[in-house]
Amino acid sequence: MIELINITKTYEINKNNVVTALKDINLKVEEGELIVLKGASGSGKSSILSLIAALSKPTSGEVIVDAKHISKLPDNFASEYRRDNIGFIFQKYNLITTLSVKENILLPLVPLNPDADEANEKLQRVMDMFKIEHKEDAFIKNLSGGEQQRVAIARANVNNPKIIIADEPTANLDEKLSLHFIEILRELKALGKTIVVATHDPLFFGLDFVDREIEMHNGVLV
Ligand SMILES: Nc1ncnc2c1ncn2[C@@H]1O[C@H](COP(=O)(O)OP(=O)(O)OP(=O)(O)O)[C@@H](O)[C@H]1O
Repeated sequence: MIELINITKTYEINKNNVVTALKDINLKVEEGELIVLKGASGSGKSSILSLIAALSKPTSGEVIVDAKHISKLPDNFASEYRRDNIGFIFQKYNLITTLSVKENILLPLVPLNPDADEANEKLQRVMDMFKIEHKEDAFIKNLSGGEQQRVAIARANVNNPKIIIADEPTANLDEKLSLHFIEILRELKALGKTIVVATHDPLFFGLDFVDREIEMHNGVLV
């Protein structure tokens, strides 16, 4: 379902300084597969996630998702593709602390302009799934770390995306919350989501429900 073919990604800082973040990467992720991308800081993990999410384009090579050439999409189609297909989980959750739980979860739906009943149905589904409905009107700043985590995961799933992308999801979490996140990941996998996690957290290594661990080093898969 996700295919990266001969991907090279360079960042030109200036004419004399070009960073090669990814070198001739080939990677196939099947539908329903859970992949852990591991490797030191700067090895290229986030660059791969950005390409899958159509947040950036490769310098050369192809990104194909469900037979669509993502790397060739014009920007407006790229954001549509993201909205319809991708759920993001970020390391600091990126929740808006002055909004309520409900408002944060609904944010990805705003550009779709759904009718109120449809939005409410989607909201209830994920609040129930990730057990946060008892806090729907609470402000983020008044939630515990675990509750904030559940809001972030509910928000990533409100569009019912097929693909979940998580970039260092446990980087700021204590061990208890990290283990809780891993249990949620197990649930998402059981729901049939295709999941790519970039992490250097050893808690993710050797998990029975992870299909593949792929190591990156200096922009190549090793
Ligand atoms: N926008 C950018 N401009 C210039 N260089 C960049 C940019 N984004 C990434 N890089 C460089 O590309 C390389 C790969 O970075 P990337 O963020 O993909 O690595 P990473 O493995 O995700 O690192 P981390 O674990 O620290 O997030 C690094 O050398 C980084 O400095």
